[in-house]
Amino acid sequence: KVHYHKWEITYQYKSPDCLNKLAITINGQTPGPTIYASQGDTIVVEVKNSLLTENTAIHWHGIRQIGTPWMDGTEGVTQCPILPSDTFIYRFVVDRAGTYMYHSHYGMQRSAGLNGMIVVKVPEGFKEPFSYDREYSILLNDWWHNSTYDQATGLLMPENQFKFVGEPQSLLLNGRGRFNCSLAASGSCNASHPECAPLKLIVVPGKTYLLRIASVTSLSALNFEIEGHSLTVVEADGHYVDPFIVKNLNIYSGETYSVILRADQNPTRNYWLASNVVSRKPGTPTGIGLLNYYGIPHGRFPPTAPPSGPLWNDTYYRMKQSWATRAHPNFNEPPPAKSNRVIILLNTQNRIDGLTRWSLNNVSHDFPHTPYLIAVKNKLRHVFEQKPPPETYDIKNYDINVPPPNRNATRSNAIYKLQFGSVVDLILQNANTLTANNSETHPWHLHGHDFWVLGSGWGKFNPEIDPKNYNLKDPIMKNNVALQPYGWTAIRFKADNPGVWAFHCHIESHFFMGMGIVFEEGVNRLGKLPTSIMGCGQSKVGN
Ligand SMILES: O=C1O[C@H]([C@@H](O)CO)C(O)=C1O
Repeated sequence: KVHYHKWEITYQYKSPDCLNKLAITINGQTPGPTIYASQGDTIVVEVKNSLLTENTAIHWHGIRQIGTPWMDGTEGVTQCPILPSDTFIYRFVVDRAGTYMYHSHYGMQRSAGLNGMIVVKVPEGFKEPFSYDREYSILLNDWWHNSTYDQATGLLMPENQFKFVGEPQSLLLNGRGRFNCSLAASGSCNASHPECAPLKLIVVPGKTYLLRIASVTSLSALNFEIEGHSLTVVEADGHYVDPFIVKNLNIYSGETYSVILRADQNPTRNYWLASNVVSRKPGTPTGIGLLNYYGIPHGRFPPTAPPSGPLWNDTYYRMKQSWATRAHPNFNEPPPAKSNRVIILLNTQNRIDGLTRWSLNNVSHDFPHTPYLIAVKNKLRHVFEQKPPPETYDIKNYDINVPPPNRNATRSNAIYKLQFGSVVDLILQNANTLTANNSETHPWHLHGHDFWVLGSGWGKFNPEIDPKNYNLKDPIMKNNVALQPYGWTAIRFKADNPGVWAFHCHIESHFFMGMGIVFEEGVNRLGKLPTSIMGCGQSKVGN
């Protein structure tokens, strides 16, 4: 089955948290429309860029694009940007049931509102390993009142004027938040604007619900809780989980989970849905919504205060959830026992020519003006640096617990060439930022593949000892995984999807500041590239 969508991207005045500001919308909406399909279906999205003065590109996050790497929507990697007034047609197959998302992959546009969800149902006749009466989707986000131009400019200021995006003003549930209007300039905020009426999930006592939850945040790691109700985790990033029960769910930017909710509490009142910041010192009020028991007026707020979530800096609490997330026994596809290559990536914050940047093994990533896929396939490799980036860092001598002794890094647009079909381990090693006694959480997202999460731990990864404790039995497969402060995370994947693929921190500002790398694999196996992805840099006709 083919699902056709016609989208027009425009700026509109919106009030997602009651404060009126410009947002990037799809057909006038932010978040954009949810894409529904069944496994094996084809999605066609005709995207018309009506932004007037801004390019765009849309990434289908979690869809592996097997055989269609040019449809991944990653500007600078898989396509040229879609110019204002131009139309680009995305066409791809959703080959695995699950919960996914889409968002802009151009500049910092994701933060401006260009995002939404993708729900892929199991094919006819197939039964999921859990049951429910109906389902709801919940897209979690964070939201700022200044513009992404303002944010990007601040990030590009030299050292003493550097301005970080800072903590968001609001947390949104399905695009709905609640800023305290008494803090806003008069006339700009309307507490009873219909766009900021809290999300309400109506439940019937005794019934069971599947909640598909995705986080498209630009900065925040979140904790999602439904007051008084436990949640059973059953899916993560499109893979079935050996079910486990949580009081609340930690979810990092770029992750999706499905949980089972039973409407089994006192049905004579409503309950809070709560989204709280974790892993950074919160400066944002709890994002709220309502679990509305059928028959209770949906405007009736609970008599209690919304849950405030776990302690923001309780890293162990969050690690325990990661360790509990394992493949469902009936859907377990264990990884190859050995890998062909191990790439260790030290995550540091650095300075380059006075600018604040993030680096992997002391290299901060830049993108060439000609997308890599076109450069590699069409013999234009000269547009990027050919000396490969480093495979590791000085494990023996580098102290991850203090700011980088040599804070200067280099910039490069070099990429890693992977042997087609090989098995690759990536070890993410966290470290102290430029600020003493500070290390941050980074959610890492791989395009074009799912990876096995082999393990994670505290302190410095030891290549002799830690691999002995990898979970090779039932690791979950994901496309997004958290690297905790001062910790390490090990993942394994098969380089079996011809194309060029980004692997990056899913924090919008960190990616903007160079926190990513790029892989090429099997590009010679691809047929002719579609000309629709071309038209910039060296890929212009006539070049
Ligand atoms: O990239 C970042 O910069 C700031 C801080 O490290 C420097 O101001 C911060 O919290 C980030 O995540």
